[in-house]
Amino acid sequence: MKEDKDSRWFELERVPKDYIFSKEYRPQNVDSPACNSIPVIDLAITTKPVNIGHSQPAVEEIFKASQDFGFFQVINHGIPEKKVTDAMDVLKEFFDMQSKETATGGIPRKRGYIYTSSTDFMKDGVYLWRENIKHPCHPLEECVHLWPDQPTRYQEVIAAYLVEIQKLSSRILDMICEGLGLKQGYFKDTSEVQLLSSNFYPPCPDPTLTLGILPHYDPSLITLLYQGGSTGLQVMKDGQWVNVGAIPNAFVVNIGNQLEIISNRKLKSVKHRVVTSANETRRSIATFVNPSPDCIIEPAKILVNELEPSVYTASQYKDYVQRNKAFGDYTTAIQSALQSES
Ligand SMILES: O=C(O)CCC(=O)C(=O)O
Ligand SMILES: [Fe+2]
Repeated sequence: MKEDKDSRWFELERVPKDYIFSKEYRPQNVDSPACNSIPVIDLAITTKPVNIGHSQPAVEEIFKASQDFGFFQVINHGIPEKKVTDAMDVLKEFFDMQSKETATGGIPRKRGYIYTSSTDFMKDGVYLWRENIKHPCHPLEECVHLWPDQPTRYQEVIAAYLVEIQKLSSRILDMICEGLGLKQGYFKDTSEVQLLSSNFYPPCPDPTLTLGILPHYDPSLITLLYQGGSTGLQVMKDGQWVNVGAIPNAFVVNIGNQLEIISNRKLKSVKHRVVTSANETRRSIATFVNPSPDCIIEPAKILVNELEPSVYTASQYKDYVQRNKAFGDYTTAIQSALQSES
């Protein structure tokens, strides 16, 4: 272990025992190759005209990927690379500025964000190998000034990134809508609120002992994730953990629990986790596209019939989040931050 008192929590030669998971949680296949079958969908082709009555090929690809995997990646998505690299840079600066002393463990009253260091997360007494920042993003103009003001470009750069994410998520949701046979705009109310969650996973001396994020399902409608060409994200497929490929400038999209409910389980919300790496730093920006807290989530009427009865009961989104402790120990803090912004 380094003696330097300024060194950060992860600058260690060995994994401290507080970060070592029991055998049942430890990842088995951290070095296995990426799974080539997680679909990569080219959104550029959707600009070509298609015959009336025929879906764009991407609509069918997205629908099938959402049924089979609950996960896919999109390329040629139209988001300018500079907006994304600026966001990644500003978040890198933000995490570089944090130190042990600034770990908060809660949302301070006057701040519209929550920063958590590795020791703020615990599962059965074990810490995760990551730092995280979360904040509400809706309505953008009302919450932007509550985000970190250091680095000074943070608010401007992240707001510009989120404007692009909102456009991309509505485009993808329009395609999912068409795939499900729902009327256009069906997801307008259920996709109103965005929650940004950015992660920093430093290199770990022994990735076979630790986890970046525990296996979980997203409580969102959909999630758009930028992973900056790094590895570490794993998805459960047919009982096995498979690695999501690192494709520079792609976005990973996954179906969240709310879309699984609305689609009456035609589309799947799939379990995923993040493993650590011995030499690579992973940084990611997840944007959860969520219903507003009062929105009622239930299977779409036209997807329910005698042969396919409703598999879920209706529930307000805020009740769902509380009941399922959707953000773990921070559920209440995040709920109240989202409530006060909406
Ligand atoms: O960092 C990642 O890639 C995973 C993030 C994630 O799964 C989440 O925030 O829900
Ligand atoms: Fe997730």
